[in-house]
Amino acid sequence: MATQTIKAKDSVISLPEKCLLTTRTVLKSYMGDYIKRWHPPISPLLALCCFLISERYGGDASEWSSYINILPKTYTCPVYFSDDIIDLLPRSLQKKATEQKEQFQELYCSSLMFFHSLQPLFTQPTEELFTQDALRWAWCSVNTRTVYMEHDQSDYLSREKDDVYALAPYLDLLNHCPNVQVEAGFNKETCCYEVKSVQGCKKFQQAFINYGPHDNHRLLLEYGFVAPDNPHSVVHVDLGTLKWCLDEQDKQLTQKLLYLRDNDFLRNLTFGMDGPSWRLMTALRLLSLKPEQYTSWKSVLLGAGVSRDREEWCIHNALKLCNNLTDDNVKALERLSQLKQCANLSLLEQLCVVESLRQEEQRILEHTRVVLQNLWGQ
Ligand SMILES: C[S@@+](CC[C@H](N)C(=O)[O-])C[C@H]1O[C@@H](n2cnc3c(N)ncnc32)[C@H](O)[C@@H]1O
Repeated sequence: MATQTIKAKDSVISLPEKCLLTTRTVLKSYMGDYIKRWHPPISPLLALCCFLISERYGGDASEWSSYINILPKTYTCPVYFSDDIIDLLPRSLQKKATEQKEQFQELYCSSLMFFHSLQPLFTQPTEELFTQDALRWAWCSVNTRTVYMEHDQSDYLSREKDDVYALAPYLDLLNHCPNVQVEAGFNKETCCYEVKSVQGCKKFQQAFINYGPHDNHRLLLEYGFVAPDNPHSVVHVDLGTLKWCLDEQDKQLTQKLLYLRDNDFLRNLTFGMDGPSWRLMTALRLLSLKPEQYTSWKSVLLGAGVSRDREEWCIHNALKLCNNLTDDNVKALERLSQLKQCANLSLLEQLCVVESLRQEEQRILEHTRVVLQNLWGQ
């Protein structure tokens, strides 16, 4: 909460470099030599995770205890979801959520030997400390809370991914609002990580920052929440969904799908608040073409119009897709409401996040349907 009015362009927070927890902090710590000795080098992400797990184990003796103590004990990112909950996500998100779980699993399995190498630092066996649960917690702490900060890349850490993470206590208490604009980054002159508000913030209002122009799928995947009225949000139509409206009798169907795929038109097909995206309508236009219109395939993908009856076919099928997605949402929302009745607190939190996502998608689909019905009436 802003305890005083923050004017436009004013600073929201300025955090001195020594408060930032980066891989430099880890490499300078008691864990540094173990990381430096390990081959192949571990990733910057894993270095931060191991440090967090170790510092949490250190309890009040840890220099970072006041920070660790206020970190959430659990998260609502899909890596925490059971398969039953993943099934309740929109189809296009299920794949990414499963990938996230697999990626995490891979990291855990491939890190076991390194965890073991840290044994001299602890009295308790490392298997009891660096558990899958502990790594999941640390992984989500880093993923949901780090700010982007470029710094020198260490030779002791792998370079598969850039080392751009910084855990920023205090600063990481600020929530995201898609409509807020901020200027954020490390200021080399003041040696502080600074966030400046573009629009300002009134006294006693919650001071938000902006994590980036993310849609709700990305917010759920990376941060475990959904922003209501998110202007970046859309409803995705994946290939499985698109197939609901395809004409199996169309002898050119396989060829059309291949053509769409080769031209990168089977990805990023969406419905938004203002109706179907141009990409979705273009894909539908191609799918609508009759056998004798073979010569128009290229021009349709470049934006050429189709005959009135083909355009009507497209609008009709876009409506069909919209209705099918709506039915899918209704079913998922019913199931979520049943599950919520007998859920414990942590499951309830997960169910509520999925429910918010489904409700947001429902809102988008309702707008899309009105747009499509108006087009149909023209
Ligand atoms: C950098 S932390 C922000 C501080 C966090 N709210 C806390 O109290 O620790 C990021 C996390 O905050 C939550 N969060 C941020 N913005 C949110 C929002 N607009 N609505 C709901 N949760 C939000 C999400 O759980 C996200 O993973």
